[in-house]
Amino acid sequence: MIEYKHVALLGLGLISSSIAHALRRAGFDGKIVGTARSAATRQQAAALGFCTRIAETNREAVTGADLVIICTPVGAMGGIAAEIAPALSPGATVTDVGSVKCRIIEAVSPHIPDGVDFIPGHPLAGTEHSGPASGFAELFDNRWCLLTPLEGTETAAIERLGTFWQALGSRVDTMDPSHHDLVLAVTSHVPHLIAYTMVGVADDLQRVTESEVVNYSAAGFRDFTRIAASDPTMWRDVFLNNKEATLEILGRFTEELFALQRAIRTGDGDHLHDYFTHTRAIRRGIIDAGQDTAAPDFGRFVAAKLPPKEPS
Ligand SMILES: NC(=O)c1ccc[n+]([C@@H]2O[C@H](COP(=O)([O-])OP(=O)(O)OC[C@H]3O[C@@H](n4cnc5c(N)ncnc54)[C@H](O)[C@@H]3O)[C@@H](O)[C@H]2O)c1
Ligand SMILES: O=C(O)C(=O)C[C@]1(C(=O)O)C=C[C@@H](O)C=C1
Repeated sequence: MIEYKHVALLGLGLISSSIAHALRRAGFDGKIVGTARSAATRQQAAALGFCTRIAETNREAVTGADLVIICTPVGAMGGIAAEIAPALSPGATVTDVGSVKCRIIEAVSPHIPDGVDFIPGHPLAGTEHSGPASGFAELFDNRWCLLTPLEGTETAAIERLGTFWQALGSRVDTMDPSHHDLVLAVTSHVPHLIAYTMVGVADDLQRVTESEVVNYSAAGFRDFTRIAASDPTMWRDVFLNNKEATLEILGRFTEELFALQRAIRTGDGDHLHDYFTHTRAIRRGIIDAGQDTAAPDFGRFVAAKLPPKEPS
């Protein structure tokens, strides 16, 4: 059962509008107060009708709220925390949905007043679309929501937030923030960077050869173009704020790529065959373990393989 009565959604886009739709679907009868920076977005959200009320400012939206969810790009979150701090109600929970965790904790937690809990969160669910019209109630169904609570946070507050995400359809787990950032670098951030790069390469090639690279693209490349259509502000902020983990995984990726490049150049078919046999076994292992093909389960697989990172 959802224990909150007044939910503030800061930033009206894909994730916040999906939260609002999923709340309605769950039968939530409390207040949902949303806000966004631009008057145009606030008007668009008001017309879509998923909020009880649209506030003019972040501070106005959090006044009286017992749950505040920061749903903006990662780079804006510290400034928003500073802005809302004086208006937060004692006993309220502040959370976020950002795709990275350590930098958000550094930026937000210094502003959170005593008597308010800050419990960082990340629903592992999304699409390449953005804005208030892109949300839908089913987005979080059967997807993981990872909470990365700070030391000393009361268990009851963490459980309350976990129950909230379960009511939206999610499976909930907790994780150390720096481990989260490393796992997500493998399962989401570097794959996005690769997709962005591959689409850029194909575009370049098409311009050079005037061939029909994009028109005749096969399914794999089409998936890359879907991912590469994701919001540029969101992804700029992800890479700037998960720099260390992204560079570490990118380094490992490059080493493997060079080894495969060398095998192709030298005609080392055994290396290629062994490598592809190994990766196929990984995929089959995930399916045999009874986990479906959704990204969050792959995330669990990667999380189990990576050593926990020391908090920085
Ligand atoms: N899109 C995904 O696939 C996905 C999945 C999981 C988590 N996330 C995370 O969720 C967050 C939101 O992503 P989204 O996809 O909903 O983005 P979105 O672009 O659809 O929505 C973000 C909204 O925040 C608003 N905004 C920006 N700065 C603001 C500010 N200072 N004050 C108030 N509003 C502001 C924007 O105008 C926009 O309306 C990001 O931190 C992202 O990392 C995204
Ligand atoms: O499905 C997609 O389009 C996504 O990119 C969603 C996705 C992901 O990489 O899985 C993207 C970023 C998030 O922080 C969580 C989920």
